[in-house]
Amino acid sequence: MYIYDLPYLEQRECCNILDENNLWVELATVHMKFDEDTIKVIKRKSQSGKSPTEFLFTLWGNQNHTVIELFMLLKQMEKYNVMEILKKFVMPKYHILIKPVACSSKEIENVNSSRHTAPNVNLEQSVKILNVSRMDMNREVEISRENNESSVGEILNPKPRFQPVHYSRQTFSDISSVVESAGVIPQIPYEDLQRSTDNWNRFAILGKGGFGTVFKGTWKCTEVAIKRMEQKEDNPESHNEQMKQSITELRWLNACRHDNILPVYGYSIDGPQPCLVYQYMPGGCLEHRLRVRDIAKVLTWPVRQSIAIGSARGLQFLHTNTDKPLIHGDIKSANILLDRNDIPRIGDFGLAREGPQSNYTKISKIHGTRPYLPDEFLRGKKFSTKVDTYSFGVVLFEIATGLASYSEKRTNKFLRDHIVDYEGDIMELKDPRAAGGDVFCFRRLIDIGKLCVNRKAKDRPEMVEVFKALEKII
Ligand SMILES: Nc1ncnc2c1ncn2[C@@H]1O[C@H](COP(=O)(O)OP(=O)(O)OP(=O)(O)O)[C@@H](O)[C@H]1O
Repeated sequence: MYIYDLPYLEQRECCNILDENNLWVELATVHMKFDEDTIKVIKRKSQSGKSPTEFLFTLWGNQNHTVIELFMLLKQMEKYNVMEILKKFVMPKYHILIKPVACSSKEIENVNSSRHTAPNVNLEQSVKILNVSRMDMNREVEISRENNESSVGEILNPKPRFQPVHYSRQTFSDISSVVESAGVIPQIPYEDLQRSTDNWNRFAILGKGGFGTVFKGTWKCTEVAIKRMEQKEDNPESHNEQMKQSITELRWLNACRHDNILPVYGYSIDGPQPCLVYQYMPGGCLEHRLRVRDIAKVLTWPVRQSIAIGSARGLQFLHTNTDKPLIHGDIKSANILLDRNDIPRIGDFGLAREGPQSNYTKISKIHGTRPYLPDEFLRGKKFSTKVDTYSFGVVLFEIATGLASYSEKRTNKFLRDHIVDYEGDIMELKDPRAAGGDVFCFRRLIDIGKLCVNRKAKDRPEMVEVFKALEKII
């Protein structure tokens, strides 16, 4: 559960405690590592009577941090009363951390000594969780040829998040392929982007992905979203992969212009970090929109339907626009962005590649996001338009139910299995918060989704058929 998903009442209670005696300052500086300038801004904001902790939570939450991470930080601060409030949002195995007084040193010893045998909580585990981002939980599968089978399990395990390190200018200046791939897309001076984001101001952060941070900026009197790539660790392989994907993204975004595809405005390679500049999407990503807390912002059924149709339109365009279909390879709700009218735009083309007209092509490396990937791709490395169809089916399930594509809390952790194997009345899974629709829309989204996630690729429809079926709902 993300920080921004915390229910209002519980968040309020935590804020009240942490506001007192400025406890939030220790949390922000020592544990969340915010700098002095940020603390000053928070203090200034709170002068108008607002809770500084609430503001801190918003900032930190925007970086996709989770409740369990906060829980661990509070443990370090020994703020057990706040942990009590958050207890119901973290897995029971972590509850033991709240009771240091009742828990004797012997008990703690026992917990730690049982780490090899019991899947219970231990402090080492807890620390690891602190370093895990949502993206690592839920994305970036990379399985090498050698360890294909065993890695399928591995990819569910979170990878640590690393501190960003700056690139050297040299690394990028000699990547002529960037310029080549960009085609007519203009190169933008890094300094312009720095200015447009008020020197990469924390408050301009829109979100974080596997490869970097996305900032909101104003460039040439136009609102833009700037993805600033941050190198993970001193890891040349990850760096190369990052560059490869950026070049791929530029190449395809340059080639594909469509109402349902995210427009790219430019790129920058003359600064310490390369950047991609996109049209700003005020509606944010579909994944977040499906989980908003503010009931006024919950997507209605007609809007959900039009998002499903628009995304299918964009995807079938990619598959049919040229002789060889362009397969996106990473379709998921996080990669569908919404404009101010909630029109969906498919983004993140870093894993896109051309595929065969029919049948499949064998690839050497698997990338993508596990809950959205079919078996023939994960195990057999078979890449085809039907991989996108499968991923899109999972997105339809998310739209219909508002549930996450992957959740530890469900018996069937993957949403695909949760829906397909559901034994009760499927209507129980209808997102109860969505208004303005009838049962028919929910059922059709589920039925079409089920066709898309068929185990056998050949039994899945092409995206153009999916689009037509969705249009018929209206
Ligand atoms: N054009 C945009 N307009 C508005 N917000 C955006 C835009 N592009 C990205 N964002 C925000 O930034 C967040 C991070 O985007 P990014 O593409 O880096 O990561 P992701 O797709 O969520 O994850 P990953 O790239 O690791 O798969 C998104 O979730 C979204 O909230």
